[in-house]
Amino acid sequence: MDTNVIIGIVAVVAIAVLLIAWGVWNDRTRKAALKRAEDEAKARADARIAAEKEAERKAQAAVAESAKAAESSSGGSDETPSGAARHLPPEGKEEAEAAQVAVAEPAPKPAETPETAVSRIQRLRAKLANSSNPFGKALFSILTKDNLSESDWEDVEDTLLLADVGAEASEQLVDELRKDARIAGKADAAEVRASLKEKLLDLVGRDVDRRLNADKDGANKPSVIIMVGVNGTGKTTTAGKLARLFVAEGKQVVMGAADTFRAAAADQLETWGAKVNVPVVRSDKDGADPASVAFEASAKAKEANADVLIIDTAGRLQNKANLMDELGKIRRVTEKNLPVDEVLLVLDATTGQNGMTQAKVFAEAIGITGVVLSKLDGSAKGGIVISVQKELGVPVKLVGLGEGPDDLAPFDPEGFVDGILA
Ligand SMILES: Nc1nc2c(ncn2[C@@H]2O[C@H](COP(=O)(O)OP(=O)(O)OP(=O)(O)O)[C@@H](O)[C@H]2O)c(=O)[nH]1
Repeated sequence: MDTNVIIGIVAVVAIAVLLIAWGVWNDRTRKAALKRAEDEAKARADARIAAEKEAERKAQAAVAESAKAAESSSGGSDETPSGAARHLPPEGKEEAEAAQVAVAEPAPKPAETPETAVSRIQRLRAKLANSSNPFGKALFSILTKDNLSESDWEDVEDTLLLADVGAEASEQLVDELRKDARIAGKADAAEVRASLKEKLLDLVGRDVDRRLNADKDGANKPSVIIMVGVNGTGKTTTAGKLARLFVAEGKQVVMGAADTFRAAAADQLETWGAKVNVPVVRSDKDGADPASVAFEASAKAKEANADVLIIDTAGRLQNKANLMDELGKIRRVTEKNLPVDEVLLVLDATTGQNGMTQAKVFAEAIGITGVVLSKLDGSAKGGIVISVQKELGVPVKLVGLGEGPDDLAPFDPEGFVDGILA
């Protein structure tokens, strides 16, 4: 074979071997690089998971610590949920608070200016007069008849009972009306009306102090109001409307969404707050401890030197013992920061006497200082104003007269009686 051919074949074989060797080396290097990248990514993921676990462990420890501290600070019966979190090392505290409670700061400028007290009262007086509270008119039409018979007097009593005036008050009113010469003597309609108005005003209570404690001279600053009541009565709505009333008076308000049972309640309160530039302290976790929110809200209101703190609570409690536990804890924990000035029971006027039994349970569970009668606009049972005061021994301080943001008014006995007799 020609030498040149042999050299050519050797050269081709050598090149082929070199190419194969380069390919193998290249492949190994690429695989090694891939493996390295994979290892690095895995190490990063492991580190992240470990960090997350550590953060979670710290948050749980902080929550557990807070519960323990609350127990011990109250001698075994009292609680300071997030208060304990305040004493933790900084990172534990932050994690516990982030997990539990947040403050929804509204936009810096109020989006709405609430209606002034004067125009609100005028408008709501007219609304009350036009509302479905026909028992005054029904009474009036019976009492202006000539020669009232026994059955007429029975109709008077039935009318009062139907309007939820309550048995005791109805009997008392009928007795007084029967003795009234202006009625018994068949005087004119104006006299009957005047007499009826007087007696109804006596029953409603004309000289009762119905001011909110936050509005009294020398009120605490911040003044704390806790809203309680059965679910659906209008607590959250009333808390929002009440915040507007205070804002309209130039007061600085903070709200606490301690209704952690219904997640939407905190959103609802935040919406009310955002409209009038009121911050809302809430929990990001469904079913979080309501007392924890109440504690943070009271701490926030104190720190901000607010005029009023309004705390909304849940009403969905299985039994009296649970109710007492939950509301009692909210109160005790709040009182670690601020005294509680007012507990307002929100009662749905449309439920009438049916709502009274539950109202009594709430009154026993936390002790109430006033009643808000909501939904009076949709109720034919205005007499509940009389029976609720008699049975619970506290005044009706506010009435809800619609779903509108400014449809809450201080209860005005004259306006109410004029409304039912109009
Ligand atoms: N007509 C009328 N409706 C009202 C009044 N007050 C509240 N409502 C309505 O009643 C419904 C229930 O009100 P909420 O404020 O959610 O009741 P709640 O007691 O907070 O309910 P829970 O959070 O479930 O305990 C809402 O549709 C309100 O708009 C009122 O004075 N008049």
